Amino acid sequence: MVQPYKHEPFTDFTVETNKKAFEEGLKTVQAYLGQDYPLVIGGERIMTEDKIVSINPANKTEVVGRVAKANKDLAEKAMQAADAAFKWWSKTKPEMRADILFRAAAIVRRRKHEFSALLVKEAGKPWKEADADTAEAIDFMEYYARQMLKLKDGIPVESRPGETNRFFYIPLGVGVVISPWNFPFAIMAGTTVAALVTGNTVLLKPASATPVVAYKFVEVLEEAGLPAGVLNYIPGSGAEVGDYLVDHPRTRFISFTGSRDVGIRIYERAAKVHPGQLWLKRVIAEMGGKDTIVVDKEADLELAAQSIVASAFGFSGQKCSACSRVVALEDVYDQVLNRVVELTKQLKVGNPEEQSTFMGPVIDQSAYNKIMEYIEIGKQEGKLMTGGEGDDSKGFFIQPTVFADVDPKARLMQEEIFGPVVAFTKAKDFDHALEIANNTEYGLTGAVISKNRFNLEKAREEFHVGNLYFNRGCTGAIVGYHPFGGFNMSGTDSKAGGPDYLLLHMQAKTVSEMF
Ligand SMILES: NC(=O)c1ccc[n+]([C@@H]2O[C@H](COP(=O)([O-])OP(=O)(O)OC[C@H]3O[C@@H](n4cnc5c(N)ncnc54)[C@H](O)[C@@H]3O)[C@@H](O)[C@H]2O)c1
Ligand SMILES: N[C@@H](CCC=O)C(=O)O
Repeated sequence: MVQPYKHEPFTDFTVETNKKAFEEGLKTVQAYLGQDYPLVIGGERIMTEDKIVSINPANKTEVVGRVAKANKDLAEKAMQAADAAFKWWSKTKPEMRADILFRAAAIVRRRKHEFSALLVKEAGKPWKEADADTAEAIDFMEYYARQMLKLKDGIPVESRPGETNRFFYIPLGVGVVISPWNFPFAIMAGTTVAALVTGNTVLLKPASATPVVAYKFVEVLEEAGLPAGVLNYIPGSGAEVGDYLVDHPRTRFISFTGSRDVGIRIYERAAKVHPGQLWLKRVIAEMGGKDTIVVDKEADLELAAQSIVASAFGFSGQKCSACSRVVALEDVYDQVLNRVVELTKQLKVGNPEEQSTFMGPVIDQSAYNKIMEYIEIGKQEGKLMTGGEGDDSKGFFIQPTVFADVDPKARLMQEEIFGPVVAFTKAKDFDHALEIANNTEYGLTGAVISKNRFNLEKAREEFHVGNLYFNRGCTGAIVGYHPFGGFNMSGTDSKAGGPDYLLLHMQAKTVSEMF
């Protein structure tokens, strides 16, 4: 009997043994930095001349790993392997597939701090953020395995006398999983195992900034018993390998997490039917956000300020859920703003390998340049209250930055920056605050800090986001507790870590028999 699902607890680093264990994890990872990693196609390890070089964003000279790079020919080889494997993998018992996920979760749990330490090195995550990423990866495996056990026999439907009707789910086919660098373990693993446990085979194209953690996860799944060909690891250029596989007539579905622009491109391309294609491709797209915290006039203002700072600057604001806009009622605006500035000035920015660091670097030079450009725009559009400075001499460090008095229609208030920048605007009343909160093209997360029950209920109805939080920040959804995904240009309205997520990877079949 499987134990009921519970989310993986976060590590308490004030406990000395936990701190030591994490430091050991960092040593383990340090010892394997700079290695070469192959593609994995049909179980075969393939090394290519051309490599993706994964570097530590906190220390540009440190190479985390050199990873083989797939091209169109290798993507085709991987497609053929996945297509062949689908014929028998799709017929395997759901219980067996679930057991592989349970086993993989146990392996990762045993190597938890090593995986988190790898996230520190490869993504620049501070300890706490890395620990949460690894915990979420474990959660996805534990949760989706259980969900599959619930769905494996389908759902009862009515039958009439002399007739038996059955309704059950079958897999789709070959899925292309395209993952982002910002949750390089959790989202990469979650989207991969959701596709696998439902009986599909997978071509995994991880983000080019974080391919090593994905390779390590492929090894875990192999150790857990996943047979060759079921999961194929093919890092490569989004434009080359991504487009080729999105267009491929044997691709049955695409599970994409990333930016709005790439998501739209994939959605459009996937809609075109190519010669030999037997189906309309399904696209699961989790895209960007421009997320708002609304502060009511009747509110715990200290809670508001703490929630804003944690949601805006956790992992340097590089979360689709990050708070990048604050809409405060004019009665409390100055008080909240001043407290946020005060708290922001206390944050420690620096090397994420040090436990005391709150905020590490941003992911790479192009992210650094883009965020610094937005900071310049912010200086035109609002009043710089704190931060605004960057230093890319050793790694890609940007100070947490707060702008005040920004117009709700300004670029800073409308465009996803994906960095440690938050902008404040003033609302005259709660209705006005909700109107501003809803005025972007996204609809991912949002939060309301209020003690007014009527206003909370109004927000429940009218604040149009996929994940709405009351009296807390707008980041940190937990698998199985806060199913995650947004509306409008934030994606295809799917909910990762939710009870209906696996259904997106299957098709329902009805069989009716007369006696
Ligand atoms: N909604 C969510 O759940 C969620 C979660 C995490 C990140 N995100 C979003 O992801 C973005 C940050 O991640 P990113 O910078 O890795 O995004 P990105 O769109 O640049 O890249 C995501 C993935 O798409 C690949 N890709 C690029 N071009 C492609 C193409 N033409 N065809 C196929 N694949 C292609 C990339 O190589 C990468 O693996 C932000 O916008 C963030 O909001 C959303
Ligand atoms: N699920 C994460 C965000 C994922 C996107 O970056 C959160 O809830 O903060």
